[in-house]
Amino acid sequence: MASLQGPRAPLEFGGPLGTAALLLLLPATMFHLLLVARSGPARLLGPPPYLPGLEVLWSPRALLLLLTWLGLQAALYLLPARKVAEGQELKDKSRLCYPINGFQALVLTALLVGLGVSVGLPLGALPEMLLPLAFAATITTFIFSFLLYMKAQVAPASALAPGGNSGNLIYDFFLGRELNPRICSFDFKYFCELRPGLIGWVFINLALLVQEAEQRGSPSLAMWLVNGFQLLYVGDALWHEEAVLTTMDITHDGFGFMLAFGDLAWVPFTYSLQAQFLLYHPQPLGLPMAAVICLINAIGYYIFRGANSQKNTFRKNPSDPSVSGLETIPTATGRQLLVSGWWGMVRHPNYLGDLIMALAWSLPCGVSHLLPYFYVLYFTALLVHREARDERQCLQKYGRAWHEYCRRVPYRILPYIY
Ligand SMILES: NC(=O)C1=CN([C@@H]2O[C@H](COP(=O)(O)OP(=O)(O)OC[C@H]3O[C@@H](n4cnc5c(N)ncnc54)[C@H](OP(=O)(O)O)[C@@H]3O)[C@@H](O)[C@H]2O)C=CC1
Ligand SMILES: CC(C)=CCC[C@@H](C)[C@H]1CC=C2C3=C(CC[C@@]21C)[C@@]1(C)CC[C@H](O)C(C)(C)[C@@H]1CC3
Repeated sequence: MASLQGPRAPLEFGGPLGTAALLLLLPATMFHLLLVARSGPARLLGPPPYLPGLEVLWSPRALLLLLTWLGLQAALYLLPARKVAEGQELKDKSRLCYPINGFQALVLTALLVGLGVSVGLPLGALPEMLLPLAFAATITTFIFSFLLYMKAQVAPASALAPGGNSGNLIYDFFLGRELNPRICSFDFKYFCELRPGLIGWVFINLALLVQEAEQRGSPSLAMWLVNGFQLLYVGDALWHEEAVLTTMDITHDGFGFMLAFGDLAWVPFTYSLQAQFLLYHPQPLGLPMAAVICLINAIGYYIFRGANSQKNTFRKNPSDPSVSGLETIPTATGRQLLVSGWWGMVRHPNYLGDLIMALAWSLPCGVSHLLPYFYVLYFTALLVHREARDERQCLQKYGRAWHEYCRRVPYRILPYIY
């Protein structure tokens, strides 16, 4: 099939071969982590304790639970929103509208789960269902991505993403062809990015905490910290939901297997790894160490939120008093680049804050195992790669002004180091 994207569009993620490998590697890694977390030695780099058969992985009950969860989140998405936000301008100069009711969905889900628990819903039984749930989520995302691929076949050219339309089936299936696949006003990518997986992650964490309390009388301090930090992260993402509309996932990437699997399977089942590890490998944690870890998380959050809010405010209204005094570089597009404040420190201060928080989420698990540090290692690789992708896109967008920005702010993520 002929290439549908420009002849100069570079292939990402190692092209068709790399994406074919990732199609297998990502689910395999997720199952490896789920199996190893509950095994005695919990060795990240060792073989899994056993290879589960279909009788362990397949459960109609798990599939039903997953579909109920997706249905519930979709229903909450469709409820009246406190605000409807406009997305970035599209190729055809139009803008899409998005409901801002993610935080409301989190609160309503908490109320519904609370109600369920009060009438006997066994939340503590969820950890035992993680393997079949992850399997159901994997199958669902393969089918979903296939449907998204088929839907793109009939989408107009203006609706296609800049990448993901190479003409190679595997590559395009992985990256995603359509930028904003929708049925009526229901936006699949926006819905998946922030709702079922992210909210599912905090409820899996909560179920692990409840199960720990059932097994040992009360949740450990380490489990409280991991739950608290990650709830703050998810609550923050939903509170600042509108900011996701300017991320590269929404503005640049198509919606295919990478994001569908990432949002619906990878996030809930691997981002809850620290809580999974703690349930099966309790770790002692004293108050002074807990206080140090809280401080690290607070510093990370301060940088992450400060940097993200500064850029979002500046992009929305450059004359807002909180950003109007900052130094900027003009670009040929009419947009400006911040060159002081957080964005004058490194070119991705928000990644730095996110990475510091990632470390704080793993530290409550002690230093006896590498496994709970998987998130820090994976996230560093993801952000370094993401930074390089963003850098390429910014160079294309801003040309000489971007070179000037790089000259004035030479470090990417970590001052004086990288
Ligand atoms: N937990 C997780 O798994 C993940 C979390 N994240 C987090 O998501 C958040 C969003 O990340 P991401 O979408 O990658 O990227 P950013 O929010 O960093 O956005 C990058 C864009 O910001 C704009 N920009 C860059 N430099 C400047 C500047 N100096 N002044 C003004 N605008 C600038 C450019 O777009 P433009 O000029 O067009 O506005 C650029 O394309 C981050 O906090 C990241 O840590 C990301 C991935 C995974
Ligand atoms: C390995 C793999 C399957 C890759 C897919 C990557 C996705 C898991 C991530 C890509 C960008 C993401 C973002 C968030 C979660 C992870 C994914 C989907 C995010 C929603 C987390 C919360 C943050 O506050 C955020 C809203 C800024 C963030 C946006 C990007």
